[in-house]
Amino acid sequence: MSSKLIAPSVLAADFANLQRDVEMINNSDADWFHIDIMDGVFVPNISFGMPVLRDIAKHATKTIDVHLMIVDPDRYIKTFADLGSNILTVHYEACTHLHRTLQAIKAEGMKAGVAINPHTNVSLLEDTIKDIDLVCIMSVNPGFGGQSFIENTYKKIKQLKEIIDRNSANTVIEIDGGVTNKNAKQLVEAGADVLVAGSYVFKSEDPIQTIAGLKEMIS
Ligand SMILES: O=C(CO)[C@@H](O)[C@H](O)COP(=O)(O)O
Ligand SMILES: [Co+2]
Repeated sequence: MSSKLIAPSVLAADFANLQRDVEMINNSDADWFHIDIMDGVFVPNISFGMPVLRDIAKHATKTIDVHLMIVDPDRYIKTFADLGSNILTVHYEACTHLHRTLQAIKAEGMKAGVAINPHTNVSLLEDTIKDIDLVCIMSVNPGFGGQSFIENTYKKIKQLKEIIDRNSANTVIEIDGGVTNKNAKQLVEAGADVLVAGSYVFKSEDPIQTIAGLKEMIS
């Protein structure tokens, strides 16, 4: 992927002004909407579910990148396709039959992503990498926005890049958690293609400008 992408995480939006924040992303230099779905079981937090995603999708004019932090995600693949997801990312740690899950996601017309927790070694993706459209390397422990970036992520990006190149795969590398202007450039230099940013965007004074700044930094 030549141009690098920014995906604001809607988890950090103001849910009482959700349409305003969705329109902000539509009107910004952001490339994707990143949507965090948490079930309170796979991660110790519950975010939001189908009705909220349905309403976001009604207004969003950009790619919808759904990050499922739920157990047994196979149960909801069709539902998320019907709700308007373009990319559906499941957690490696939540899938017993990852290969089957990836095929099921693609059969519903979506791109298939796999997220890995900070403790999960990227080498575990070697045998499925050609079937994976996107790997989301978690640079925080999933479950909450606003956490500090884990520095070991740079090493994981480089290792994953080697696996992708060795297998001639077309997999995109996404980094999720603690992304700011302090690490964005270095992440892209290490091999990242998509940066998810939640708090850094939404807690800033001017989110449109913050997104533009991030985008410029990585172009
Ligand atoms: O999936 C997650 C957290 O589990 C992320 O997408 C966060 O929502 C990113 O938020 P910040 O770390 O950028 O605040
Ligand atoms: Co996420």
